[in-house]
Amino acid sequence: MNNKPILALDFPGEAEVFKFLKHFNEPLFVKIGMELYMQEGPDIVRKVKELGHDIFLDLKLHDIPNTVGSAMKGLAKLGVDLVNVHAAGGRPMMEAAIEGLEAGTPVGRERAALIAVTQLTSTTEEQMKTEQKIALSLQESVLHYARLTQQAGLNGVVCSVHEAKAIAETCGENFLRVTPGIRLAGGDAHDQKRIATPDGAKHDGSSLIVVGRAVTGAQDPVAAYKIVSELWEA
Ligand SMILES: O=C(O)c1cc(=O)[nH]c(=O)n1[C@@H]1O[C@H](COP(=O)(O)O)[C@@H](O)[C@H]1O
Repeated sequence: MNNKPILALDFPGEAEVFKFLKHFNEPLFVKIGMELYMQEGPDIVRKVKELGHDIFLDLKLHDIPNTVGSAMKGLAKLGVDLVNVHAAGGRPMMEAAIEGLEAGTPVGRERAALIAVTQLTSTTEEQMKTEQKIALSLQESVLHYARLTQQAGLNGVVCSVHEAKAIAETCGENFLRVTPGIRLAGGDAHDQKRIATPDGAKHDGSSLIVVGRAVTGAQDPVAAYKIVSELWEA
């Protein structure tokens, strides 16, 4: 697994994905999420992998332990590098996810890293308090989920850049902080609420950044990706 910015391939289908990837002539770290997977299924994972890219399969599993464990066992066969669940699914669910992932990983192949979503980057503290009825601050809620995720034996969490440093201090540097909600300075936030720039993410303790529309929606995606990469690697 490389540490390049993870490019979210949020496209409606395979044709758009390959048209987009054609512009890049280097191995990337890409994310296949619900939008693409719901249309193309596991085949898209195999095809993107054949191009030599590292893959984060972002399906955010959240169900009873037995269902998530069995689903993970199947996903493990796809040979992706990173997968996720929702921490709100609970510790037994996360433990079942690891068990499934280990059981399904072919012998001799390294199992995918498993991370858990804490509070989505599209969620505000006010929304969390009124809709989820969580009385903690957003930072405390994210930290709570990070601790729970670590106790369950996962490799890290998805959080916003704003919580990354506190998680590193609480759970250690090796516990991954994967942060979406990345925008270039002055860029449109769209539906994201807890955003940061690539250089801000680097400074504030992200392990990996996820970037979608700031690149895929740019007039020149290759140039935008280069700017994001340079800021992230600086
Ligand atoms: O798990 C994720 O990847 C994820 C978690 C989260 O809290 N927020 C979040 O935006 N994401 C994903 O990260 C990507 C962000 O895309 P952009 O907002 O276009 O950069 C999307 O594919 C989201 O599904």
